[in-house]
This record gives sequence, structure tokens and C-alpha cells, in this order.
Amino acid sequence: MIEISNLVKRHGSRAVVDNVSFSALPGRVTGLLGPNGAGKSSTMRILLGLDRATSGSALIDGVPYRALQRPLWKVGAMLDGPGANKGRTARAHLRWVAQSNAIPTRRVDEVLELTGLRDADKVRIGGFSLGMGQRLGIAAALLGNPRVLVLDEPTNGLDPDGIRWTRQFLRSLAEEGRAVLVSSHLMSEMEETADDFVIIARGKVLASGTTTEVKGEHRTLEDAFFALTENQADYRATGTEGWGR
Ligand SMILES: Nc1ncnc2c1ncn2[C@@H]1O[C@H](COP(=O)(O)OP(=O)(O)OP(=O)(O)O)[C@@H](O)[C@H]1O
Repeated sequence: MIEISNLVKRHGSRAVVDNVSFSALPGRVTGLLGPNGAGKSSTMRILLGLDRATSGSALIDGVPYRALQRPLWKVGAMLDGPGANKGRTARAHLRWVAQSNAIPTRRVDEVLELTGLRDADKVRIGGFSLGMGQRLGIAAALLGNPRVLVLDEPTNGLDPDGIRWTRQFLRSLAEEGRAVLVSSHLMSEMEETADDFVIIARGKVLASGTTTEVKGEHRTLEDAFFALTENQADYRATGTEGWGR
């Protein structure tokens, strides 16, 4: 499971992550939702040991990422797309990731199959569509068969087929008992995908819980989000602190 507690990240005097706390539980897809610049990627980067928190903690199964013995076996991640060399094939890329993390290369075939890339395994990544690239990123994240997955905007720019595939795939990964944390700025899309939601704006958690809890009396998650951020604008205008948590 993922446990973020009182996480703060400051750049200069500005807190881009401002006392964020939430958990992502096994067997559930947790949606980290918020507009551009809300602090989603910053939170994920700290969780994955790519950046240091100013204060607070971000733990994976009780320990920080940097303390994990074999990180790829515990947590799979995709930030900024697949991050693969465009001249390589999908198979070559996955073999390279597997070999550099002591993962048996037979796992490469399994993840190619799981993500529907088997037929494209010899195509150079430079010729991939956006959707295939995202699948490759997810395939690499799954190489170590981790119990925890962290995916930053995996559906960004995808067509409806790609979005539908990703949604169903993430749900199936959670149904296998994994904790799946996925960020998005698309509220309506995530409403169908996630079990639990954390709504973040300007570095602060505005609401968290199940769909019913977060929606409250609002018709959709998007309506709830706009109502919550309108409150934020009001508070900013009056300079009041301490709202929404
Ligand atoms: N190294 C940095 N120095 C200064 N500010 C930064 C740095 N990294 C991120 N920020 C700022 O922190 C804020 C949060 O950025 P972050 O990327 O976490 O947001 P996000 O919710 O993931 O949004 P997006 O979907 O646009 O990436 C932004 O205003 C960004 O400009």
C-alpha cells in the first residue's frame, strides 16, 4: 500500500505540495485528480524517490522508495510516458529493463502479452502510436510483477479505445490485489476507473474518499471538483487559510 503523510514540497517559499495525506490501498484504483500544476507529479516523484520532500513522508509498504531492496519488484511506475529509446523494439527495451533489474527475461513475453503488444514486439518504438507507447510504459512497470503501481496521466492524449483499454486494464490489475495509484486531470474519465479519489489543487487535498463521499450532493465528480475549487478561489480572495481539509 501507499501512505502519504503530511507531505510538503517547497520550491523557494512556494509550497507545491502542501501537507498532503492519503493512502492507496491494495485491490483498489486510487485516482489522484487535479488540474495542471496541482502537485500530482510532484507527489509521485517524491513517492518514487526522484525528488526529496521538504517534510512529511511517502511510503510504499511501510518504507520509503530509496530503502526498497529491489524497487521494481515492489513498485512499477510510469511517469512521462514509456521513457524508451525510439530506435529499440519493445522487446529489446523490456529485455534491457528486465536485465538491469535482475528480472527473468521470460517475464518480457508475459508483459507483452498482458498489454497486447505481442504483435508489435519487433516494431521500433519510434513507430509506435501514443497508445502503444503508453502500453509499453505499463508493460515495463509490470515487469517485476509489483503489488504497487504508480502511473502519471496514463491516458493523456489517448483516443477513446486507448482510454477504454487503460481503464479496463487498471481495473483488472486492482482486482488482482494490487494498489494502483493513477493521476489525471480528467475527472469524468477517472470516475469510471477509480474506486477512491484524492482531489488536489494548488498543492492541497480538497477532498478524498470513495466516489459517493467525494461527490457529496453533486451529480458528477467534475461538478464536485468545480464546487470545491470555487471555494478555493473564494478563500484566496479573502486570504483565509485552512480550508477544505
Ligand atoms: N523544480 C521545480 N521548481 C519550481 N517549481 C516547480 C518545480 N517542479 C514543479 N514545480 C511547480 O510545482 C507545481 C506543481 O507541479 P506538478 O508537475 O506537480 O503538477 P501536476 O499536478 O502534476 O500538473 P501537470 O499535470 O501539469 O504536470 C507547478 O506549479 C510547477 O510549476
